[in-house]
Amino acid sequence: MPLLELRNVSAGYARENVLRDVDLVLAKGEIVTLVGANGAGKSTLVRSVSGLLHARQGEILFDGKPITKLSPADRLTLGIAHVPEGRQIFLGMTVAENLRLGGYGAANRSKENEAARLDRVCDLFPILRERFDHTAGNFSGGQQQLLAIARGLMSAPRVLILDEPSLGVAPLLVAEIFQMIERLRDEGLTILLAEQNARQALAIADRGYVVENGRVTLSGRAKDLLESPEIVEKYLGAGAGGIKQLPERSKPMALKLSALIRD
Ligand SMILES: Nc1ncnc2c1ncn2[C@@H]1O[C@H](COP(=O)(O)OP(=O)(O)OP(=O)(O)O)[C@@H](O)[C@H]1O
Repeated sequence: MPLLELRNVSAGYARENVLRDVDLVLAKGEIVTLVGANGAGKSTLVRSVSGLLHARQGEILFDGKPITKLSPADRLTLGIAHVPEGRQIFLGMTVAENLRLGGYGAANRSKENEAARLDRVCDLFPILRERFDHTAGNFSGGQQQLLAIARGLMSAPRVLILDEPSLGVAPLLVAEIFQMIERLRDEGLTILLAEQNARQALAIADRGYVVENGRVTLSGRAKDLLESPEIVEKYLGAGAGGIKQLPERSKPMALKLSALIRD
């Protein structure tokens, strides 16, 4: 049984439907990426999963149970954490305050208390420990993105939704962020990744869905999508070889995230 399933979902804003008849499955422990152009509907899709936007048609199942009508808070309590596009961290607050706010809903699922979860995310992102009491507004775009991901992890999610984590982040740090996402998956976390940077997203994903004009037009194993002539032409540009451009892992991840992430 998939951990998350969308059946024939449509959603939109005001009178207009943006997302149309979308079917999608996300199995436990995989990275599924949504690729597509600016405005294709990727954010709309992930918002309908976390409940920031309610589906107007269709059904969304989490762990086999319908969540279509649940509030975002209830979905977060079930373990669906959304790291939104643009990060949306609280710039006037400290790192510590941002992280603590991310712990909403974790008490039901995590075996760890807040202090232990804080410790764990700071092990993952050492800069957050170094700047624990600094105001988040002084961070670079990339550092803010790390904080946003860490804040998402504080809720001990079962699914982590990442919307455009590369947006506004310097290229070197983008590579690190993608490596980190891959490592989180390797530690057992299930990830739904909406990303315009199709090459890097598909390089770390297990499967992908191509979203065009609010519809899923193609889906499959990320490896196959990377080699699909249509994807190469539309999303990867010339020279689609050398797919995996991420730096090699420099060291194994010392940290076990298993306590943060419930099976
Ligand atoms: N809050 C909103 N109100 C009205 N229309 C919106 C809103 N958010 C997005 N849209 C529209 O929905 C369509 C899909 O946008 P969406 O943000 O889902 O695309 P996307 O694939 O995530 O692209 P991007 O990477 O630019 O965010 C676009 O036409 C956009 O203008």
